[in-house]
Amino acid sequence: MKKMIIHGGHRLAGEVTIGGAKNSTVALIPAAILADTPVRFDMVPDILDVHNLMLILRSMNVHSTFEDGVLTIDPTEIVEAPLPSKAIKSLRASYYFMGSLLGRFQRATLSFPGGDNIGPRPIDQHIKAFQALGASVEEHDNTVRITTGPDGLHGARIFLDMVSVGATINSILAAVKAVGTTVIENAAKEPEIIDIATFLNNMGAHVRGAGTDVIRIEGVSTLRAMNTHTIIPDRIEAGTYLSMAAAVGDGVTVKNVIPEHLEAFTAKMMEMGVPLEINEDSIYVPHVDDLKPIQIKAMPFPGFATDLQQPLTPLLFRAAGSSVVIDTIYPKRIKHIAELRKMGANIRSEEGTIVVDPSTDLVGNEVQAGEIRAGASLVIAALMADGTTEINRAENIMRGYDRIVKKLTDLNADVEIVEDSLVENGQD
Ligand SMILES: CC(=O)N[C@H]1[C@@H](OP(=O)(O)OP(=O)(O)OC[C@H]2O[C@@H](n3ccc(=O)[nH]c3=O)[C@H](O)[C@@H]2O)O[C@H](CO)[C@@H](O)[C@@H]1O
Ligand SMILES: C=C(OP(=O)(O)O)C(=O)O
Repeated sequence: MKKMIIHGGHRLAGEVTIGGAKNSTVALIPAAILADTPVRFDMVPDILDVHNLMLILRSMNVHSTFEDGVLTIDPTEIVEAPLPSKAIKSLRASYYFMGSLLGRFQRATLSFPGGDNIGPRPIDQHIKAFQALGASVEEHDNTVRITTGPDGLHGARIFLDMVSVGATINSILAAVKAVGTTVIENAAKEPEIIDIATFLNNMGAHVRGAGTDVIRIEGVSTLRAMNTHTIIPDRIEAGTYLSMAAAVGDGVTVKNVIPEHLEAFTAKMMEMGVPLEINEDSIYVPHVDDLKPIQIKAMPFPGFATDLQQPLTPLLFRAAGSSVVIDTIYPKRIKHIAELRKMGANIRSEEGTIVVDPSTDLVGNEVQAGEIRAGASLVIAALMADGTTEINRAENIMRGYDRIVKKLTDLNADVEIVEDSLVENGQD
């Protein structure tokens, strides 16, 4: 267990460079086992999810190396093997091995994925897609076993009942080598889906329409990587630093961003009165004083991202009035509320609506990161607060924030990570 210790009250300034997108990376790594050649990714974030995915790869005799943001994966000697259930449960995206193993071996057996505790997260649409492609699915003792007949998978029409990032990507992974044409309707449109399609297409796949709500896939028999795939910047990490910079900064430049991926978010910041300077691939956040309250409704892309509602919350504390947050994707994504209240924040949840009132006198306390983005909101609140905040279960934050201690320290924050056991032994 890790603990993040933040001494608040230091103003942030300078530059921060955003890493590759977690939600692309965690799909690209499972996608790599579809290749008939070694694969190379650049701009890979140094996050716990990547290290856990590398463990899963190793269990299948897939060798990988990760250095200076470059991840190489060699799936050419892959074997079918039981996957390590602890690593599978450490992250949500391990479910992508269902689609990629199906594509590679025409069958897959793995335990249910873990990931953030943000309310119910069923995978019925993933299963429905695999079945449409001709697979049989059995669930026993928390394990999913997916098999196909002698003819393997075939193209099909898949209509998703709800817009799901995971089900869209898993359908692509399973269909990319299936015989015939697959059409995914009501597909999710997140930028990470385009990134996965670009990676697969550069290896010879035929995935068309990624980024729209209808995706057409013509199955191919082989995929060969010819070049390095550079992962798109993480729009959620970028939004987190933008919020932090406005909340507690005196001029911060957030570099390596694709501003078009953040439009719903930056529009809301500007509505609050933050005069963002948006450039081609960077955004400058000046010192800001007067902020207005806003209303946010988290929705599928291109709407306001659910993963950014908690990171924006500490900035709402500085607004002159009540703000309202409604998360239509994960209405139970409220793990930050009780913890922020321990720091003196005026925030409450009322029947699916989060009400955030002005809270300018935050004080440090011992709190818990119940999940990644709840943790991100605690980090920002801790930077704003008087005194010291200890964030327990910081490994949830490190699941998805690339080299966060270094990035915060470079911005002038006073932050460290310690192993909880050292704290218990009084050695910190
Ligand atoms: C690894 C990854 O990319 N994680 C992201 C992904 O999660 P994930 O892919 O798990 O989220 P989905 O887009 O699938 O979920 C959207 C909604 O559909 C529901 N649903 C989904 C699938 C299904 O089979 N049945 C079902 O009911 C979910 O409970 C949720 O209410 O998209 C979420 C929504 O943008 C983000 O918060 C996560 O950061
Ligand atoms: C919910 C998230 O991640 P995951 O789907 O990987 O649990 C997130 O990144 O905010």
